[in-house]
Amino acid sequence: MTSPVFIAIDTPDLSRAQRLAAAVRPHAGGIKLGLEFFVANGPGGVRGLACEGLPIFLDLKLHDIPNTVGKAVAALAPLRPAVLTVHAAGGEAMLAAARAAAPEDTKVVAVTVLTSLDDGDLADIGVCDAADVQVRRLADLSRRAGCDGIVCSGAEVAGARAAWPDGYFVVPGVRPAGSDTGDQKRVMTPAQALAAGASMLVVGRPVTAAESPAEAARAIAASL
Ligand SMILES: O=C(O)c1cc(=O)[nH]c(=O)n1[C@@H]1O[C@H](COP(=O)(O)O)[C@@H](O)[C@H]1O
Repeated sequence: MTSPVFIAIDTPDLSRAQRLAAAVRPHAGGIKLGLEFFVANGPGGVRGLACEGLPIFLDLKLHDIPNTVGKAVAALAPLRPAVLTVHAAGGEAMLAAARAAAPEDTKVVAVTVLTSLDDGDLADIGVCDAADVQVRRLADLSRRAGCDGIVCSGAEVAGARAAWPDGYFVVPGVRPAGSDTGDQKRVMTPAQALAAGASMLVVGRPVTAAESPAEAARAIAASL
């Protein structure tokens, strides 16, 4: 079975990214490249990692007016990422524009409530519902817009999947028991998140900051 674990290769350094990808390759289903990597290395950097042979999740969390997001997705299409992120808060028309511009075999998934936010942080930005209610609201919106799935924490995935059984659920904020949570506030262990219904687990620092990233990735795969 293909591993559901994607390793977030969050570094601006292309050589380090290539070394990390090669180290985790036997134990991962794919790699995730996000803003830190993309701002430093651009599409050429993504192509440089594609040669590792792992599926690529391009996590750029696009969030702008529909025309701009649609054109940005069209510009990214030649990279043919397996998965691409947009922000659900951009609204239904923006989400639909992203889906329409993406290659058919690229999953477009919408970030609902960042795993670094708790209910107090949501209140600060004017969202007075709890995270699970907001995730459900944005999951419904993303589904209506034609997205393939959402990004949410492990705490919301069971509820979201119950309402969207064939959705694709990406779960970051994943921490092996006892590891440092850092800036993540809604966390679960890999096994818990998978049991709750995640399609993909995203793990970054617990692997990339480990003394042996290969061993850390192997241990996570073995825990599932
Ligand atoms: O879209 C994401 O991947 C994402 C959404 C979210 O709500 N929370 C979140 O942490 N992420 C990403 O998942 C990765 C988590 O990294 P670690 O906290 O180091 O495991 C980072 O690359 C984040 O950008």
